[in-house]
Amino acid sequence: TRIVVHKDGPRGNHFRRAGPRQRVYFEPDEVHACIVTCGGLCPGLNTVIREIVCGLSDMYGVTKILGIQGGYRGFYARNTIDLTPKSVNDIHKRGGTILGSSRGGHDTMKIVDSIQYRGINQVYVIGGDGSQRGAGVIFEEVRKRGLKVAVAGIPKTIDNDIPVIDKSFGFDSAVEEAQRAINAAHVEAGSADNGIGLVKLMGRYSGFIAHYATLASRDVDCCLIPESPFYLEGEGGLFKYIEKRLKENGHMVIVVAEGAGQKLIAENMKEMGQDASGNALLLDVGLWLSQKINEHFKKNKTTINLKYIDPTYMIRAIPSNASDNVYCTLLAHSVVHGAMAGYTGFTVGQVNGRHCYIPFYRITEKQNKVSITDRMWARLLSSTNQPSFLSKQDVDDAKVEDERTAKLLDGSPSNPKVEDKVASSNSNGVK
Ligand SMILES: Nc1ncnc2c1ncn2[C@@H]1O[C@H](COP(=O)(O)OP(=O)(O)O)[C@@H](O)[C@H]1O
Ligand SMILES: O=P(O)(O)OC[C@H]1O[C@](O)(COP(=O)(O)O)[C@@H](O)[C@@H]1O
Repeated sequence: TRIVVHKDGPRGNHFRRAGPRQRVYFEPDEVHACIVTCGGLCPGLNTVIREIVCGLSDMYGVTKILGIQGGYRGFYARNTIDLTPKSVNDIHKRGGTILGSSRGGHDTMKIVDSIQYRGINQVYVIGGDGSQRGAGVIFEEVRKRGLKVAVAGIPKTIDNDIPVIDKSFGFDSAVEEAQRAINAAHVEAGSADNGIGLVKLMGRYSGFIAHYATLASRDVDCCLIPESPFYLEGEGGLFKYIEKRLKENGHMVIVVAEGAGQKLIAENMKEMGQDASGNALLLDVGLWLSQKINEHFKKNKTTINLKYIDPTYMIRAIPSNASDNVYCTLLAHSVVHGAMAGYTGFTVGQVNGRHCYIPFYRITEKQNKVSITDRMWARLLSSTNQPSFLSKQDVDDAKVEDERTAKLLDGSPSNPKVEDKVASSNSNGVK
């Protein structure tokens, strides 16, 4: 593969096989870095900002570090702030991002104009797949203009939907915080006759948070995720399963990822459109499911007590936990070492336990999804005892998709030539 591995430290850096080939070397005193956070929030953003600033400053003596406010549009529409180890000292204890974030507003020309105008020569982008695509476009424009500017990414996704890397920072914190909502749902459901606790968790296209929060909790009777279609009526459907659990246990807990059942809901309601970045706006599966379950039991003249909990933004807004703080620190130091070693056009990430530099396009060509033919999902099914809701056709389709994904991630890159072209464009100190 074209993934590259490095050892910590500027001198110890070594790259195996073909890595990002463009080199942009800097002396520490000529570095003028900037940091931007884009897309949705995620626990750990402030820790990454803090550790990039401290890494640049403490390890390399860099003094000029700017914070770009309010996401990509901040490059051309907002003022910048100076970041120093002192000013970021305590920020990892807070959720969100001290820089602010936004969706949309990626105007490549204006952004690169601003980079040029401000004399910035290292750009650190903390963001999800959309942001990494945006960073890739900035990298291309910088290259076209022959600027001596390094562009590097740190992948952020609470949904854990970025492929190639082992997991994203903030994911563990989100799963941990989700336990509080699940516990509350369990207590409420257990204290009522025919109590049903329904918890909605984040996960637009990938249900990892719901999956791992369910496995961790053991109080969940049913977990619904976008990757596994489900149905309500008839044998093997959700209603029959709820009836069975209430009969056996008197109460139950359901966890639903926000992207689950979207096709099913869309059959009943009109679609919602897109956000400023072009991401599909979702129909609220939690409210819809609550209504459907209530209607079903009313029709059957059975009294139930359904409590719906939506902790999604509360989870996303927490600071990262201890293990995510360590992970954020490693990622931040890794990206700083990469840029200071002269690399550009890459994202950092842990792959099979090793810290790697990954070309932008490698992590944006596919989304990481829960594999419903994998052992982890089987473990969940056996821990909840829920029906799989899957037909043989669904399983076959999922297997084909898994194979396609494996081939895509292990095979040759679909955009292999960008860096080869880059490698031969030596101008303005770009080697
Ligand atoms: N294909 C793209 N090209 C350039 N910029 C993009 C692209 N996709 C998204 N972006 C920009 O990246 C930023 C974050 O994207 P978004 O999808 O909202 O969040 P995330 O990075 O978390 O996936 C936005 O400012 C958006 O305009
Ligand atoms: O309401 P917002 O800010 O648009 O964010 C909602 C979305 O953000 C997420 O938390 C993460 O999405 P991104 O990776 O695109 O930032 C999704 O789970 C969720 O659907």
